[in-house]
Amino acid sequence: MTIKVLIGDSLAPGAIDIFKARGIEVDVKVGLSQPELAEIIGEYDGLAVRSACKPNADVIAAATKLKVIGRAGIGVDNVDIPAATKKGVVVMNTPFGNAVTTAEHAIAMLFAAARQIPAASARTQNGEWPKKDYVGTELFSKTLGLIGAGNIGSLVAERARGIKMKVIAFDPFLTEERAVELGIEKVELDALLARADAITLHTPLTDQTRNILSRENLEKTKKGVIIVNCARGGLVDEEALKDLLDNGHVSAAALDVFETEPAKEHPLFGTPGFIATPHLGASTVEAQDNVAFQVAEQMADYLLTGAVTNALNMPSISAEEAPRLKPFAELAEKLGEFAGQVSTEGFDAVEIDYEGDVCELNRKPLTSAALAGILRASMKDVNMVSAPSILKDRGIDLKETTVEESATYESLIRIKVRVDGKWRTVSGSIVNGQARIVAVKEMTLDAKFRPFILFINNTDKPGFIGGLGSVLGDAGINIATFNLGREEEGGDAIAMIGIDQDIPKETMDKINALSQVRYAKVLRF
Ligand SMILES: NC(=O)c1ccc[n+]([C@@H]2O[C@H](COP(=O)([O-])OP(=O)(O)OC[C@H]3O[C@@H](n4cnc5c(N)ncnc54)[C@H](O)[C@@H]3O)[C@@H](O)[C@H]2O)c1
Ligand SMILES: O=C(O)CC[C@@H](O)C(=O)O
Repeated sequence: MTIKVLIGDSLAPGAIDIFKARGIEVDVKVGLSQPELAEIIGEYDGLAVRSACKPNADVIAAATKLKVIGRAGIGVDNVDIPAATKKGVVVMNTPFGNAVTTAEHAIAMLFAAARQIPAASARTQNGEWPKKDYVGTELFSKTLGLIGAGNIGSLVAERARGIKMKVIAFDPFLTEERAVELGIEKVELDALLARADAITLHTPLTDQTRNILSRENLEKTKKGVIIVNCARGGLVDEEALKDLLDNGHVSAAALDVFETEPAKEHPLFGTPGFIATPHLGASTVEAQDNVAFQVAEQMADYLLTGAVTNALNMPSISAEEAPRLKPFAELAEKLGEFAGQVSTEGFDAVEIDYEGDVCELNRKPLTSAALAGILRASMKDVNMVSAPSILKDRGIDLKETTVEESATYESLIRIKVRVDGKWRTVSGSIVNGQARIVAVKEMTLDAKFRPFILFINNTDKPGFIGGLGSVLGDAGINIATFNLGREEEGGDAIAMIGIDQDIPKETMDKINALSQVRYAKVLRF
């Protein structure tokens, strides 16, 4: 049977050779609109993209044969992953192939901004020789503030230290040990805003990072600050940036990414001190070769052998291990997502306990799945392959234990995450073929995973269920499942309420105001 792949963006040509060498037919169609893509996607088993081709829910719904979408790059904002997951389509990325190139672009933008190279070049070539207009800023001994010190942020830190800048970083998931290893100082966001002479951004776009450089935060920066964003549009308030460039508070800004792309017109264009590139962060020959070759190999492996590498929506499991491992990998990942969502302040240690029959299985993919789940709350694009090395790079301790017998369940997985010296613990099992949460802290219960779970830690006092029911009822939120656990009468207690929709902020405020509630959060699975 013929296997066919569509390359929907400009990928390095070597990718075509890799597919063909492995007996896979390839079509290249760049620049298709979503309806055009939806019309032809039914012919293909695989779709390779960069960032311009956007397989949305309509495209994926029309993709009757599609088994894999491969992203030659890091960010997968252009792919509707929930729709792909629902349809059983694996989404893969190449987490490291363009990191060096993007870090180099950020450094280039920093120099370009500090010395206004693009404007000086344009005017010089215009015959003006405007020597007096371009007195720049030396970067030597200045303070660079990184927002996000993961893969690319760390590479920028190394390079900035090479030019003798002092580097400080705000990243809730950066450990002190990793900061020492990188020779940088971990700080809170307000301290970074107050101290940095230049700020570069290196986070994904998530609910926590959207508008992280808001007007209010930009106004807290040092006068004369330089802002560089080569990560994602939406991290910086572009209108506020324009105002602060106009009034001279921000001396220069360089954006590679924009809230709306392609950005063909923009209020910032033409503003003195402003530099723009058209999402060029990953655009070098080396990076494009790396990501194109890697994505082609990964997609071909999956289509021909079923091996899964760098998947964002599926555990990496070999074809032979799949049937037994898969339900436990899914359980571990979901428990990790639970633990990650209740630990978004940052953590410095993870412990995973395996009890019972699960001990006999290959636990590596299970641990990787759990770590991907834990990290996903703060790193949208983490997957089973990158999660363990990310954890290691950050110096977060990982411990696994096994106990051959489980007291109550055939198999049990317990995940513990240490936040500020205290452990947050969740345990799960497979009951009647289904992943279940069976304990939180030491309190037992039996709750299914659902797309939305309202998780509450409360004191076991009368009136809680009535009060909560009224708040949810008044807000028209339907309760699908209700599970309770407690330490002892009148003591620490938990409630897991499966709900049919997300809860708006005003309703969450009312829930948090109930006298018995200590902590309440909607968890998404
Ligand atoms: N311009 C380009 O062409 C280009 C190329 C490659 C990557 N990127 C983008 O660069 C970004 C960084 O990529 P990466 O590979 O370094 O990702 P990464 O996942 O390795 O690092 C992201 C870092 O952000 C941190 N973070 C998460 N939430 C945070 C928060 N609220 N505040 C501060 N830090 C937070 C994480 O802990 C992590 O350390 C991504 O958005 C990626 O899509 C852009
Ligand atoms: O493909 C590109 O050019 C951009 C890639 C970049 O945004 C990424 O997230 O990897």
